[in-house]
Amino acid sequence: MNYTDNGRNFFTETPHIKPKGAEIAETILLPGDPLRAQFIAETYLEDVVEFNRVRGMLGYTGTYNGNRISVMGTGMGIPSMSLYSWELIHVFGVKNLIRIGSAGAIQDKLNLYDIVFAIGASTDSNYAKQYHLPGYYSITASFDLLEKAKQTADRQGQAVHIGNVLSSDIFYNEDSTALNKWSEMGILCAEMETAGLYMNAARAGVNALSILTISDHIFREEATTPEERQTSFTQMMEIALELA
Ligand SMILES: O=P(O)(O)O[C@H]1O[C@H](CO)[C@@H](O)[C@H]1O
Ligand SMILES: O=c1cc[nH]c(=O)[nH]1
Repeated sequence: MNYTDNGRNFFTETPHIKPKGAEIAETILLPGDPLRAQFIAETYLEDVVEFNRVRGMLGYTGTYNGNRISVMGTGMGIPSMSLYSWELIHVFGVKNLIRIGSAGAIQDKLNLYDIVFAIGASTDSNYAKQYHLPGYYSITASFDLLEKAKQTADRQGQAVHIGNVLSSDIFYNEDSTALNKWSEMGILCAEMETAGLYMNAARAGVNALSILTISDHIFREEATTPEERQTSFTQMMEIALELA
């Protein structure tokens, strides 16, 4: 590909991001749902510009507490997250990538709306195969972002769980025992993107963290609505916005 690495030229376009000169900040929040990105831009940011609407994957840049920050949808699953995060890092020079997602709890101690910081991401994905590593790679968050997020949550009086999550390629799994097995290994919750984001960030030497809100409890069959997932996970958003 013919991109200038980390050029921060916002007139460059990729197959999926076309900023047309609009800035993309070095810190970006990444919800799966582009309408959650729009909600954050409209609710929290000042001086907002839209930098992407290719495929409806809405992206915005604005100011929060005086700091420049962007927010953009990633779509669902590691293929979608990994192509957007790769372009943001390698083409547009983004340095801090913070996923703000929903996740299904697989531990009894978790309840709807609880917040999870993913210190690590286990996965059933083959994404790591491209690196031809002579062993197993441990997929982890950036400690700097994790520490800053924990300090922010403490300051806001917001309790959080910090632990290992599952980034799965499968939402509707034929194997009904799979999540029980991950639960027995102490995995807190299941979602579909964090492992891809963390590997892309590690390979490029930039920072990534996933902050998740429990949208449903997989074993207790409790769930929030699609509208709640779009607009009501504000505690998670308010922690993430402080990381700019
Ligand atoms: O709410 P988002 O960020 O999309 O995250 C979760 O929701 C989607 C599945 O409903 C998957 O993308 C999963 O990771
Ligand atoms: O991937 C996901 C996300 C939310 N809830 C789930 O059960 N799975």
